[in-house]
Amino acid sequence: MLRHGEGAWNIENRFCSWVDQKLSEDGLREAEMCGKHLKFLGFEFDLVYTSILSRSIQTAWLIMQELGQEWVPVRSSWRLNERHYGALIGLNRAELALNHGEEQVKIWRRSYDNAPPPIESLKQVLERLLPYWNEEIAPEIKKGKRVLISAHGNSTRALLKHLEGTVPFYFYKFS
Ligand SMILES: O=C(O)[C@@H](COP(=O)(O)O)OP(=O)(O)O
Repeated sequence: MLRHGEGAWNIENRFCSWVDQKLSEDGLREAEMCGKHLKFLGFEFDLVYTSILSRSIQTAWLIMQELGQEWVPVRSSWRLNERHYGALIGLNRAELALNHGEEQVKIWRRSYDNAPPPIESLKQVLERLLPYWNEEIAPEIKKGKRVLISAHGNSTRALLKHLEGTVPFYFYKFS
């Protein structure tokens, strides 16, 4: 499971969320480097899952190209999309912190079930992601399929919370 490479709005420190941004030059390189690294480690996949956002799909393609496994089926679902940041989409995080304080912005970005309406909380991300995990991805893993999930900071964070069974201590601390 991985997060996509850097997108254009990541460089500008703006909330990207469901806006379809392509990978930046650095993002393309990051995805290629990730593919090279996985190849070096001997990874092989049977199935690839992505969100329906370009940055996650492009990342998966570049990785599979580096691995020389372009034939592997890619399945895309909106349920793996980034958290919907609602009214915050497009805003600059540093400017938001000047108006609302660093701590408040951090709480909005990293708490599990706390988000100003109408923004999706991490808990809600997990609720809309879980049906896809339970009905589509987990059964394939149980059948022995080797699965790559190329998604987003918060959709992978939500899934990690589900797999760990609790909100890990590093959730709030790290980006
Ligand atoms: O929507 C975005 O800008 C970031 C997450 O934002 P933060 O929760 O890190 O503020 O998503 P990603 O770049 O992983 O797709």
